[in-house]
Amino acid sequence: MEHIAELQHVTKRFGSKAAVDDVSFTIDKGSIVAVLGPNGAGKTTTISMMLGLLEPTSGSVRLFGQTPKQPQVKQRIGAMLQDVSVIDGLKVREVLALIRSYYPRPMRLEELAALAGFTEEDLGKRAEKLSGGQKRRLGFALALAGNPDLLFFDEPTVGLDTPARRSFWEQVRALSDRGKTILFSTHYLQEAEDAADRVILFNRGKIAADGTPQAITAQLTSRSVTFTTDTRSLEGHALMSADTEQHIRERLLPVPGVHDCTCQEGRWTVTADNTDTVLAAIFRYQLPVHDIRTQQGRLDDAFEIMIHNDDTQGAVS
Ligand SMILES: Nc1ncnc2c1ncn2[C@@H]1O[C@H](COP(=O)(O)OP(=O)(O)OP(=O)(O)O)[C@@H](O)[C@H]1O
Repeated sequence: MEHIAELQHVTKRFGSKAAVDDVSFTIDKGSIVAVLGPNGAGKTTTISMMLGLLEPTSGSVRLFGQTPKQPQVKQRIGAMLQDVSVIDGLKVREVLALIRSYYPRPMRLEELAALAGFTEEDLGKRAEKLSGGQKRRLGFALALAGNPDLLFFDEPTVGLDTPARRSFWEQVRALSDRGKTILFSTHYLQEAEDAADRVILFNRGKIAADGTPQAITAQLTSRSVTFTTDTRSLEGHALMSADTEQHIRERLLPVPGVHDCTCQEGRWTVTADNTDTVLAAIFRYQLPVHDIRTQQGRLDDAFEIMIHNDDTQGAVS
């Protein structure tokens, strides 16, 4: 697999503070990578070093095997950063034509317009008159203007409504299918889970987790088994006696890997490392349960757990 980007032991200090602290990773061609992490985790600093806007204090950043500052590298990169600034007085078509003219092999104007969802009418509008959402689409088109191989999107869907967001991710997926590599930062964890092949979680300048959204979730969260219990007998008597509750707890809590066993509004939740062992125990002891479901934690939960663990360990060390 071809490596589009390679960071080796990259550290960036501002004064005595390491904003990025000995970070190494590679990015494969055609992948969609989400960079996640709380405020101040080091995401923007890392992306800025990859874009050649900041120099690492130590370590090396290579894009397409070269330093990001090389003109041949810059021509192969497109970026959509937070604020899309437009040149006052120019029409959308003119802004696109201008930026295309900087590149040796730009994307065709019609293709750009289609990818950004601009109609003929939109192309004739003055760029500063566009709505916030349209400006972001212009930013998207500008990032693509040079027909880049590697794209950076910094929180790309902030301020977009749900249909615009969905269509943005469809375009990103189509770009990845064409072999383009995409790196984006987001605070929407659900979005990373839905859109990315890989998630790199930053915390305190370090990579706290790296893998598919599913792998990270599985690695960091417990799974759970939930079920209800008979509350009425055939004659209509209340069945869910304190004895039954105690019986369930006594049977399930000692099962290896079980963390917790709680009941809320008639539904029990048993959290455990492995849901199969819980199911086996339910059947082995023939517990009087119904409507059994297994659930796995979401990336949001994994993220919270990771940050919490890291901070706790940081406080101890
Ligand atoms: N130019 C700078 N001078 C001094 N400190 C900086 C500078 N840029 C970033 N920092 C510090 O480096 C750390 C990492 O910041 P960075 O912007 O990379 O975080 P981030 O993960 O992008 O956060 P956010 O989600 O808020 O954008 C923070 O503590 C920040 O205050």
